[in-house]
Formats: sequence, structure tokens, C-alpha cells
Amino acid sequence: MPSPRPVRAGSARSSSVSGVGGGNSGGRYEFMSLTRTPPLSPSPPSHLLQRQGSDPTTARLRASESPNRRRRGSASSNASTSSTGGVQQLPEEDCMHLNPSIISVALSSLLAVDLWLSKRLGVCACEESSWGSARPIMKLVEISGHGIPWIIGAAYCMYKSDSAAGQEVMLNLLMALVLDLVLVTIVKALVRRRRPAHNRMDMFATFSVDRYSFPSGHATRAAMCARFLLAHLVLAAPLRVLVMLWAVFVGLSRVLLGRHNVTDVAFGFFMGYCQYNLVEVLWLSPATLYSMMGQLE
Ligand SMILES: CC(C)=CCC/C(C)=C/CC/C(C)=C/COP(=O)(O)O
Repeated sequence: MPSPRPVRAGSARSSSVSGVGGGNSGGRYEFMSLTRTPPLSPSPPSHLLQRQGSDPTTARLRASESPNRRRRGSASSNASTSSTGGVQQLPEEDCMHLNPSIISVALSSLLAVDLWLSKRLGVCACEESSWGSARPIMKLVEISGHGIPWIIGAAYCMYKSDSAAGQEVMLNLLMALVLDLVLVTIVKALVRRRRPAHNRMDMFATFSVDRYSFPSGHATRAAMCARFLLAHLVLAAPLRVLVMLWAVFVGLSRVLLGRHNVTDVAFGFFMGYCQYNLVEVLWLSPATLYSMMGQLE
């Protein structure tokens, strides 16, 4: 935690650090890391003042930089001070470090809200949680969106279907489910976001990549399958509403069970929605299938 320290009016900074939360020159406070030895002189070297900045965010950002980067930054700052004979000008690169962009601040705020909200909503994360008694129902919803029942179900319907159109639809549903597994695995492996700390890893049939939470595979599958069923099955209106409610409930149950953060599920829904468009583009017609099989022979 940085500690505020009054700075003498005489040690004013140059205007090159404006916009970094630097206050006025009289009676303002500087933040100094407790892990650093304070300078002996009452007026610290100007390059130190400039680099640490009066903004605690900046101090934190700098503390998290790699040692190499810090060393490089410090060298360039020294150089800039000495080469301008006291007039301090930061290199372009350093100005960007000192000014966290609006996007990164917005992202950090979104992630902070996400973590806070997800923790509050994880009311079925264990039996002792406030809604712990609803956990078995949530786990049933979880199974209803799992890949294994969907793959087995689609294969069974394809086998049992006595019309070519029915077989075609079920074959494409199977292809969509496999595509979903592949895409979610790739994104999870790339992003590697850990599941929430309050999650209990007691899920049925998972891959090793399922220790990661972004995006929610259940949410992608629910969104994609719901779109698929609504587009290719002739369903009465109440059933269509039920399909949509099921998809929403699968996503919600991921957060209530503490399996995911809200953003994992939100992105999962978006990704599943887009995946359906891809399935439409890649649609396997019987003709395509026969020609593919012919090429294999
Ligand atoms: C036939 C075959 C290889 C099926 C694999 C199905 C399988 C194990 C899918 C994993 C489903 C799963 C646990 C996804 C994780 O979902 P999240 O919502 O927790 O990301």
C-alpha cells in the first residue's frame, strides 16, 4: 500500500506528466512505495518523482511490471532527465505506461464487477450456500446441457429416423455438437481463465481443458442447440418458449452453481449464437455426404 507523503512546493514536476492524476504543486501528496528505501535528501531526485507519479493506479501498474521492463524504463527516464538538463520529458513509450487507456480501465472495472456479481450469485455453489438445497436441481439442469447426452441423443435420433430429411437434420446437429466442443476447447485453452474460487470441481465427465471457465461450454451449447431446434423442428409455440427458457436457465445455473463468472456465460451465449451461423454455412447435405464418402473409397 503506498503511503502519502507531502511534497515540498519547490519540487514541482514538469507538465509532461499532466493527465496522470498529478495535482497542483502546493501542498499536494506524492505516493511512495513502502518497499523502497526513501531518499535521504528532502527533495528526491526529480526522475523518481516523475516515474512514480501521484496516481496510486500508476504506482500499482509499475509495481506489476517485469524487472526487465522496469530497468529499461528507469534507464530511459534517467537518460531523458540528463539529456534535457533538468527539463523532464518522458519518452512516448513511458507516457503510455503512465496513462492507462480508457479501454483497459473499463475492462478492469467490468472484470471487477463481474467477479463481485458472480460471487454474489453463486448461491448454489455448495450445500452450505444460501440456496444450497436447490443444488441438486441445478445439477440436473447442468446434465441437460452436457455434451454427452446431446451427442448420444442426436446419434440415436439419426439412427431411428425413417426419413432422409430427419437423418440430415440429426447428422448436422451431431456435426454442430462436435464443432462446439472443438471451438470451446480452443478458446478455453487460449484464454485460460480459472473457474471461480467458490466453484467445487465435481462436474460429471470433463476434459482437462474444462478446468478453465471462459467461455461456458454449457452456454455455447445451449444457445447453439436452441437456435438449431427452433430453426429445424416444427414446434408448437409453448414448446418454442420452453426451448428458449431452457437455454437461459442452463446459462443461469452455471453462475448459480459457481461454475462460471457472468461474463463466461454471456460470451458463451454470444459464441453459441454465432456458432449456429457457422453450422448453417457448413451444412452437410446428403449430396455432400455421399460425395465425401465417395472420395474416401
Ligand atoms: C463423445 C464425446 C467425446 C463426448 C465428450 C463430451 C464432453 C465430455 C463434453 C464436456 C462437457 C463439459 C463438461 C463442458 C464444460 O462446460 P462448462 O459450461 O463448465 O464450460
